[in-house]
Amino acid sequence: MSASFKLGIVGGAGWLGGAVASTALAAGVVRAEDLALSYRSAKPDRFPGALWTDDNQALADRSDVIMLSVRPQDWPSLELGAKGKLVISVMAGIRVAEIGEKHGTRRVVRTLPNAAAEVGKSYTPWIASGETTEDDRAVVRAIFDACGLQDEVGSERDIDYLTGLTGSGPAFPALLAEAMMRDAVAFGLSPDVARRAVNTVLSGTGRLLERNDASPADTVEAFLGYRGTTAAAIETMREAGFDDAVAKGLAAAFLKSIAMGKA
Ligand SMILES: NC(=O)C1=CN([C@@H]2O[C@H](COP(=O)(O)OP(=O)(O)OC[C@H]3O[C@@H](n4cnc5c(N)ncnc54)[C@H](O)[C@@H]3O)[C@@H](O)[C@H]2O)C=CC1
Ligand SMILES: O=C(O)[C@@H]1CCC=N1
Repeated sequence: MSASFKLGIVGGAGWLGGAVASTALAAGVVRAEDLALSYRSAKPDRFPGALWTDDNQALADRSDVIMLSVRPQDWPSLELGAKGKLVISVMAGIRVAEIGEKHGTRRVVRTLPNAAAEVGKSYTPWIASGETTEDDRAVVRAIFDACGLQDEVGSERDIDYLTGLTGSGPAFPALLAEAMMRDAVAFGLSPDVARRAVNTVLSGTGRLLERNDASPADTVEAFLGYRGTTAAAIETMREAGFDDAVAKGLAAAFLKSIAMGKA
């Protein structure tokens, strides 16, 4: 990878673009003076030293690497020529070939980070077009290693699947936490105590899994082995269709990612 490159983030005022910018700056992957971000309406007051612009073509012209971080439905109306440049998309659904064709480049990388990029804990699968160079791949690895873990995967079908599994992933433990919290409040706990309790369970579990690199099945099995409260809860949740609900949800996300690419 070249020691420094100029990065332009289209939609940098948004959630994911801002998270990637913040993490890449903190890790020293990009310098503030080499970073440009675009916004659509109000100019954000973030990232001192970086350039904010509402002119996407000006952003592209000054950048070596252009990251597309607008919502998929806003992408068709995005006018931006990136002839011969590296374009990195974080958009759900949109295919490598379509991105290259629209922006006039054959160096395209389709990535799918998640919201935990904000705290350097994203999982980011990615796939590159045929004319993407080794230097380009090094840029992608540097940005998304700073954001967490990254893997180059074998097909866009894998990206479509992972869009649900890991791109949407942080929403699923949050969904579980919301259901747990609702139950706790219905039981009579104060919302403050319930929130602290449930959030601590989630962050503690994440730390444990990370430290032990544990297989989730082993963890569940270890709890089941007590034949106590956890087994009573898990077996009841499973009888109520827990595993089936998860599988159906992931299938819906996979189909939605494919459909978004065809829209
Ligand atoms: N938020 C998440 O957890 C994840 C999001 N993604 C993808 O990241 C992309 C961005 O998502 P978010 O950051 O969550 O959405 P967001 O709505 O927070 O950010 C998008 C930003 O793009 C701006 N924008 C739209 N059109 C523009 C234009 N022509 N020029 C300049 N700015 C423009 C919007 O004003 C907004 O600030 C989406 O394509 C989404 O599929 C992928 C994985 C996870
Ligand atoms: O829900 C979405 O469409 C985006 C992509 C993955 C996470 N958020």
